[in-house]
Amino acid sequence: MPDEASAGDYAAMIEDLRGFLDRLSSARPSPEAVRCLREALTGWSAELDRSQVPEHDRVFGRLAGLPGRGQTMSPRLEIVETGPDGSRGTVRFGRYHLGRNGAAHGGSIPLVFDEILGQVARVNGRSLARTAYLRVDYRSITPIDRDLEISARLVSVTGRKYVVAGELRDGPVLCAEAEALFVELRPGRP
Ligand SMILES: CCCCCCCC/C=C\CCCCCCCC(=O)SCCNC(=O)CCNC(=O)[C@H](O)C(C)(C)COP(=O)(O)OP(=O)(O)OC[C@H]1O[C@@H](n2cnc3c(N)ncnc32)[C@H](O)[C@@H]1OP(=O)(O)O
Repeated sequence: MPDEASAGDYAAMIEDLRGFLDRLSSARPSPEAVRCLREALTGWSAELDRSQVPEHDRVFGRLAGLPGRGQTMSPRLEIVETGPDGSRGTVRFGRYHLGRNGAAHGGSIPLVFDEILGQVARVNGRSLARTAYLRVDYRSITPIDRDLEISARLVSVTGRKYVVAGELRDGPVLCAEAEALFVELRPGRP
């Protein structure tokens, strides 16, 4: 893990990256801008090739406590309250997550549910649990570019099985709800 100071820089860089992806996805850059961007990306890929590490040493997605735990794969999730019975927070789908006609892409919604429901299983579990199933019901379109409320609650624990349910709301509007089963890994299982 990086030290505190560089973790702050890393977190800010991840926020910049989110902003960049939002701008990129809603831009029509000029051919010249595309060429320049490509050149910059190629340069940075070569630089990053020099600091590749094994999974265990990665920073991306491992900064617990940061919004989205320092990754850009799923929409930005900020947990406000967490406990053994559940958790709640806010999530913001950016322009990068646009599906069509102002609605978030249907695949980006399970990503964020897996995150928040998985954290509830993790808080309750004795060891790592994996998602066995994740069911999402889309009740209403999920708007991008504003903070939405998201919550998760522990439904049941049966042996190694944790059932967790969740809701995504835009004020009074229920956008989507989910149910997932997380199964604690047997000892020695990767
Ligand atoms: C240093 C790090 C710091 C990090 C800091 C950051 C903080 C991080 C915090 C938070 C992270 C966010 C959280 C994210 C979470 C994401 C998690 C994922 O997305 S995991 C990837 C996707 N999932 C897979 O790849 C699983 C693939 N499947 C499997 O591996 C197995 O199938 C597994 C483990 C799910 C079950 O396998 P078995 O062999 O252990 O168990 P069996 O015997 O098959 O099942 C156990 C029971 O579960 C039921 N079961 C299993 N699968 C089921 C299903 N699909 N539907 C219904 N029941 C099922 C079975 O019927 C059985 O039930 P009966 O005990 O008989 O009552």
